[in-house]
Amino acid sequence: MPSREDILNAKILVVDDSPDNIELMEEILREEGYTSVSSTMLPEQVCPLHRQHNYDIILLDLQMPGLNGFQVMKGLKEIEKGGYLPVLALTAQPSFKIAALEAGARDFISKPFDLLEVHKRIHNMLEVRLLYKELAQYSKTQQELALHDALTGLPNRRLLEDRIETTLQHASRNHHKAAIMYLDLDGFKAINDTYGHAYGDEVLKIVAQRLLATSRKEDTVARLGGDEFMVVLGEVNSLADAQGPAAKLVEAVSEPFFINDLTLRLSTSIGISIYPDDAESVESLISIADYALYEAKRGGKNRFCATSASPAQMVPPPKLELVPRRR
Ligand SMILES: Nc1nc2c(ncn2[C@@H]2O[C@H](COP(=O)(O)OP(=O)(O)OP(=O)(O)O)[C@@H](O)[C@H]2O)c(=O)[nH]1
Repeated sequence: MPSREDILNAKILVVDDSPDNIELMEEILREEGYTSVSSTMLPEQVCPLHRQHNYDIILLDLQMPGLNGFQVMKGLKEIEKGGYLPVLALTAQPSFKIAALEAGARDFISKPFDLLEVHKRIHNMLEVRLLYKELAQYSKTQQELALHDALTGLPNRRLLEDRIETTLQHASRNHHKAAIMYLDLDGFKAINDTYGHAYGDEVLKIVAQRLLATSRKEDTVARLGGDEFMVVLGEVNSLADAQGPAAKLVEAVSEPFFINDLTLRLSTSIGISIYPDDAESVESLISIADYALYEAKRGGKNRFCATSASPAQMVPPPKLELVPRRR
């Protein structure tokens, strides 16, 4: 539930064509302790202002010259795509009350104002509004979590498959190719076994950062789980275009790691598949890249391999070194 402080700090807009009414309402709200109250006498300003400030509640007079409150609500509906209009209608006309609710207002206050009614209705509406925002934020966070790996923050397999699908569609439309690079760290199990799982986790986080730093903004870098990652390149013209980036990834992982006073050296193997040369479906491209990865491991690790090319000899075979770091 939102706290009393959250409610008093909510953003409020008062809309009325009468300066006296605005002054009265602002005074009522300030005396109650509301800290963020603004107002306008220009109904045509309500939508632009709401777009800019995203008010928690709009106290809207229904009868105004020019645009009336009903027309303002129509405009607000286009901004509030979720369908929740944060409007509390102010009206002296009993017949307008139901019409206002039907037009999307959440509640109404009758004029002349009854102070207790004003306070209760504003408080109740803000409570619901803030709860609605909390829920929307929670649901967004949950969706993000469901699509990302908790340890590294990288997209997980589910999001990755979506991204590959989009990359392939884009490549097909633009007569380009795309490259799938399947990475598996070499000898990672020994790091866990020697230094523990938490240490291994730190290594995985740094690897993720290095892969991101080595890739272009438009590439997808994902973690499949364990010590397996994937990098997807769009707008590739041939396998040769993927070999440079693959070499950079191998090199980035082979840079020394400094964790907990230890200098650690590590390497990765990479299998590459190319769309549409090797396959056209996400699943087949992943399994061909997996096969190429197996070839890279078999060929001595610390290298990349594409099934259509012979394994590239990159740098000397991997050797896991654990050297105490000098202070
Ligand atoms: N620290 C940590 N380890 C994990 C996590 N998920 C899986 N692992 C471990 O990662 C290791 C993966 O090892 P493998 O890829 O099978 O073996 P490897 O030693 O890398 O061998 P090669 O791939 O043949 O070089 C296993 O020991 C898993 O237990 C994780 O989230 N954190």
